[in-house]
Amino acid sequence: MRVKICGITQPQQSVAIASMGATALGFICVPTSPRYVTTSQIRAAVAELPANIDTIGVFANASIPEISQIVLDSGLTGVQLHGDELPDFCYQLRQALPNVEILKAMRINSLEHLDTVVDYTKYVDTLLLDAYHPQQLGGTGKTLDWTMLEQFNPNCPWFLAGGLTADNILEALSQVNPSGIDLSSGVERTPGDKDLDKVAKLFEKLASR
Ligand SMILES: O=C(O)c1ccccc1N[C@@H]1O[C@H](COP(=O)(O)O)[C@@H](O)[C@H]1O
Repeated sequence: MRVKICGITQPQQSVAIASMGATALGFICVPTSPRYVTTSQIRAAVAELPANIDTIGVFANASIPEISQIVLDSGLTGVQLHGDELPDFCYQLRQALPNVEILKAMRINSLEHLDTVVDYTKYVDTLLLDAYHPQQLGGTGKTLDWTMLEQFNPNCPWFLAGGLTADNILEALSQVNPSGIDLSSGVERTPGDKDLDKVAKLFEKLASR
């Protein structure tokens, strides 16, 4: 299973978290986020990581030229769209960045909303399901109603996100069957400062399954 730790701001933490077993690291490219990092910060972190670690930039309602420039300048391997991007935007981004993984994050608040994810599966590599929050785009620590996802089986890989921690991950995975998991605020001390003890506890829990 893929394990993505998101909201990395410190290069030395990215190396440590990769060595603990993360398969992907996320860098927030949303300027209003307390976890925002610049292109040069991302490039410095990416340069220190082994080539097998996926490096994902998180964007919200950015333009295709903005996203493309940051990807090319930083060496990111993937783009996570965490705003209100429509399927056609994902299609256009795929044309601009054919060799980059495209993840579409959906902030789910109802079963009806969950049904709309099928509109994206043709245009993206991977879906990511996060909890809906009325004021914040992400990194909220809010969990999804996992019972809604018990039968969820889209025809592309998907990450479970939203409020996951070392303490609730086994309960979540007993109810749903994602291809990967994504954690941010649940493994940090303050926004952007990851707590390596919490990350280590997460991997202990995953190894105990
Ligand atoms: O983390 C942020 O600040 C952020 C800002 C804007 C869009 C997305 C953001 N984070 C993403 O939120 C989810 C879940 O986070 P959490 O585990 O509930 O704290 C995760 O995918 C982050 O990439």
